[in-house]
Amino acid sequence: MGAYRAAYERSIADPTGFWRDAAAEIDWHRPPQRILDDTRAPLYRWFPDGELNTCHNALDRHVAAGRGDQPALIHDSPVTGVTRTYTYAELLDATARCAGALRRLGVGRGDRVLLYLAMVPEAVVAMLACARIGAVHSVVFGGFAAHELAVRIDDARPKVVVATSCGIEVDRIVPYHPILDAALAEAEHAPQRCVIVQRPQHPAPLTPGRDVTWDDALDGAEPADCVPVAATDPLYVLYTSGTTGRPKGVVRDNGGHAVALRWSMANVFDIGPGDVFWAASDVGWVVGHSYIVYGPLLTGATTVLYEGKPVGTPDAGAFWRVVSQHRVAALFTAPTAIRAIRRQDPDGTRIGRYDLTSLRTLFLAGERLDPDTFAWAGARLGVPVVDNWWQTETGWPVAANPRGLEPLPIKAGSPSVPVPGYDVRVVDSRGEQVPAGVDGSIVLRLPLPPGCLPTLWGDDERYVRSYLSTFDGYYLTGDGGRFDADGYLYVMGRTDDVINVAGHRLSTGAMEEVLAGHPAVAECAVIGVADALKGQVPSGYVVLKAGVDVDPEALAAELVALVRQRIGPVAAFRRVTVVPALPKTRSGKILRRTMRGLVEGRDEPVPATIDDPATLTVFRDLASAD
Ligand SMILES: CCC(=O)SCCNC(=O)CCNC(=O)[C@H](O)C(C)(C)COP(=O)(O)OP(=O)(O)OC[C@H]1O[C@@H](n2cnc3c(N)ncnc32)[C@H](O)[C@@H]1OP(=O)(O)O
Repeated sequence: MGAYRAAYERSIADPTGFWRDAAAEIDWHRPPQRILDDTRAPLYRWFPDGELNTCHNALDRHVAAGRGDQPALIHDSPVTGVTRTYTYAELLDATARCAGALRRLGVGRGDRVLLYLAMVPEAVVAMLACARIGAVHSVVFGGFAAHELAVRIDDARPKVVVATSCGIEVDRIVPYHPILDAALAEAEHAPQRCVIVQRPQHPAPLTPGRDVTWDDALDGAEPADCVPVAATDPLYVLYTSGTTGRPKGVVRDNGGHAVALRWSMANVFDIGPGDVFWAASDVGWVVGHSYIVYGPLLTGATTVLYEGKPVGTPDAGAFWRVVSQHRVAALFTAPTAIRAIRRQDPDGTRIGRYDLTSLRTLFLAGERLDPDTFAWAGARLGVPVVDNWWQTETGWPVAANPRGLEPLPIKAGSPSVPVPGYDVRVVDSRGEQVPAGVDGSIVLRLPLPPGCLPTLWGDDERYVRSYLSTFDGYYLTGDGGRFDADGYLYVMGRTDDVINVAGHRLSTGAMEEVLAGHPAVAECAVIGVADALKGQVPSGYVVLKAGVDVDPEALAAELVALVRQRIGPVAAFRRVTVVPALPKTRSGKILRRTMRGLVEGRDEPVPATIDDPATLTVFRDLASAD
């Protein structure tokens, strides 16, 4: 039996033994005696009596082991022209001072700290500082607008907010401070203080009594030591889009998270101490949490924090320049990034300009990896291209090619096999497992392995309702797909109203809420349609209220601007069409899948339950007009 098969089978047959062994890689203040608490099933908790500190495992233990002079964090920022390396000792020093500063501002164990930051070292420092004192961080992606920030502030109820004065996009500065002001004006909850990282490109005017600069907050702060916390205590809350406009606060605990990420770095990503790992994502996404910050640092590796884009900073060779300059062993990014590079450099000529001999593997995730992009990257880079599939909720790969454990044959279109710990099944609508080759819902048998969400922030009931109630004993991923005869998983996309735009998970429901709020709109639907660059883009369809006389183009422009203002540029919402009616079933359900098929040019069958087949005509016409 191969190493993968042996590990996988053990992880399913003897999960407590498997994860007890994995937990030995982590420093515990109090080693767990119990491995799994199933007394409140379906709410499970890993390592219930263990105590540890995640920041200790990410920093202090490596310094104590003699790695203090090794680079821990490389901030590479082509948008500012700055590259700076922090050793483990330097990152520890900065983090301990930040932790002391937060404590001086009144932050203690269990308090939330909301982080609204660009890709700057202070983001990593603030996350680790929260972990150090047992506070719970909640990072909000900078591409979200004030309303989305306000919703998260009201749910997380942070004691302190840490924000950068601005973000820097390719062609513009995005002032974050006014977005924070607007969010706090909208939110019901008021944090006690806001710590502002002033960037020279656009310093913010501070609000007296509320704001303090990062430098002033840290000035003279007593460095704080690590506080032991329960393994089950929350490390962070990260909001992700659901099917409604209200985001879900995914909770990550300390113990299971540290154990799972450390295991995944070695066994999935084949990364060990001293290796350079680069996840070209954003700290606002789960990839950033797991594989910019925690995974590499828990491993004693060097992580790259890149403040730039795949193209435009300055060109389509940017990724290869970073790999070459920092001797990156593994690059993790989203297929969209590779498509963007390929569009500008179809022959990959810029790849040849750099020494990429350090690069062992390209990992891709965040959206479906189309076989074309897979083939292009593999041929141009000459390294294995490893798709992996997971979610904000799981925190680490559910299906992957376990490069560290045993590299398996790679099949285009598949993220390979279930990762040890995950009992992945494909079921039909009654919850019956379907044979290989048949599509169904992808579900995970409970308990989920360590590192996955134990619940939603402050809402066990919503956690159970959203994920655990469709099929008894299983977690519903919301993705559909199938296994092949070799046990390789093929993930075909969401089965609900969540869409994936350039690797960003977005709720069509949230966009519909914005459109429906316009006085001219009677009803609306937003669907995700295929896009050659971003994978999917949202497309809105609105029906006007009776008697409303507006120019459809002017209305469309207004609605596009509204979504950008309310949700943010990340929504990439650019298309709205006024239609006479939406196709619906007789019971009033909007036929989104049929709409999507028609708009994408497929010859969709007319659903038997449709109320008025004539409503489909306009969608067929839209496809032929494209
Ligand atoms: C496996 C588990 C997971 O799925 S975790 C999620 C994994 N997903 C990812 O890591 C995301 C991957 N995608 C990306 O990194 C980006 O889309 C890449 C490929 C780099 C392209 O970036 P970009 O050219 O900015 O396009 P985009 O579609 O992301 O952006 C749309 C608009 O939003 C803006 N934006 C983006 N980031 C910010 C930010 N931090 N602050 C402010 N604005 C931001 C962009 O400028 C863009 O604006 P505009 O519409 O062009 O004016």
